[in-house]
Amino acid sequence: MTPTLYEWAGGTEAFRRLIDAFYDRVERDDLLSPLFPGGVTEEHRAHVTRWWAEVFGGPADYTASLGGYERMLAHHRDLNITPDQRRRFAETMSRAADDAGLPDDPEFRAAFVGYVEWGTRLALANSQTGAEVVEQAPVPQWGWGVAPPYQPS
Ligand code: HEM
Repeated sequence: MTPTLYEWAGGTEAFRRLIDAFYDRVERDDLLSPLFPGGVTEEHRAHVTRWWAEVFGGPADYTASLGGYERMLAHHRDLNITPDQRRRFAETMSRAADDAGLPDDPEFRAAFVGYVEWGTRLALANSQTGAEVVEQAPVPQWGWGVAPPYQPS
């Protein structure tokens, strides 16, 4: 059976390393730090870790205990994210994956940046004041897409 991206990455601990590495960079970043005045809290890091773990096939904790898609959406509304901030966010995620020692095989990283590209573009659109948004939806489930790990039959 093909493992989930969550299992391949190394489970919740690996996602926590990723999110810590990401927000450590965000706190030093000229374009992104203004979105988190006073720094990125432990609570925010813990919540976002649970979001990512769920999306990549881990426990559905963000849905079960944190308010699911609707809560995530509410946090992005009216942030008015700019295209430069979105691009920096996406680049910073890739760097954080290296910092955190996530698997760097082509299959995993293709799926990873696919989600980052998709999610950041949605976040930018949903963050614009007056945007028409999808109000309710499940937390997305991301998979390997067209390039799962090769398993000779
Ligand atoms: C793959 C893309 C993204 C994902 C998965 C994501 C995930 C999340 C989640 C789950 C939360 C809520 C945390 C909680 O429950 O407490 C959140 C909040 C937030 N996100 Fe994102 N986000 C993405 C893209 C972005 C982008 C592109 C930006 C800005 C450049 C951004 C800025 C923020 C900010 C500032 C908050 C906190 C807002 C507040 O405290 O009210 N996010 N994000």
